[in-house]
Amino acid sequence: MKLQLALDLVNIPQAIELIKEVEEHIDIVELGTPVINKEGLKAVEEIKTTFPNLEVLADVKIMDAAGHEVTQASTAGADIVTILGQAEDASIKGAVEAAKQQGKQLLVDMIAVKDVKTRAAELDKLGADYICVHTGYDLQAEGKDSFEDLRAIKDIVKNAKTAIAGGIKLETLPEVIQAQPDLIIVGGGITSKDDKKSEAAQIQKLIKEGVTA
Ligand SMILES: O=C(CO)[C@H](O)[C@H](O)COP(=O)(O)O
Repeated sequence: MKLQLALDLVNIPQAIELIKEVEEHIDIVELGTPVINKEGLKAVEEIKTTFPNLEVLADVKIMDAAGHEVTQASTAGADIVTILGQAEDASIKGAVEAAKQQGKQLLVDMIAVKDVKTRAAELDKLGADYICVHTGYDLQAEGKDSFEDLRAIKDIVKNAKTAIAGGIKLETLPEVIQAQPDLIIVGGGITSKDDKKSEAAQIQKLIKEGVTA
């Protein structure tokens, strides 16, 4: 089970400072959609150059021109690239093929997918590397989470790894660990804390020890 730090509300120098603080406690660093929208793929390039030993995920949330977009993000240094589960199957296929050609991985984000079970089964067959249930900020504000969706896709997905994102924090981590995703994505649960290093260390410890609810 890996830990991914999501960075959404920072610029490149702030991202570098933040990663330095928590580097030893995370496996993957995500350049979030707001960062890439603001800074472009040079954010991915600079972070990969500065932290060559960390896996870097570019949260580009692709919807179309998927092969091209995956290639662009991969060329910038991304190890994992995201596409939306709502994209056309043709786009998913194009993204899977491009990721394979580049030797990179594709994470499919299930944000806003209504029938999570059916789509997860399809995406699994289409060759996604990760299928990620995700409650975005706008639904987090309504008190929603993706814990039920994670349990649902765990029964269905046979080939892909499973991931979960959206409002996860130290207090809710045991329930997440209990469902055994391959990847846990935490943004604000670390970045909003005064002592980010200590929070990341505690989260990493619970994951390593497999502490469940
Ligand atoms: O992709 C995202 C928003 O669309 C975030 O990166 C993801 O939700 C993780 O951040 P947080 O833990 O703060 O919710």
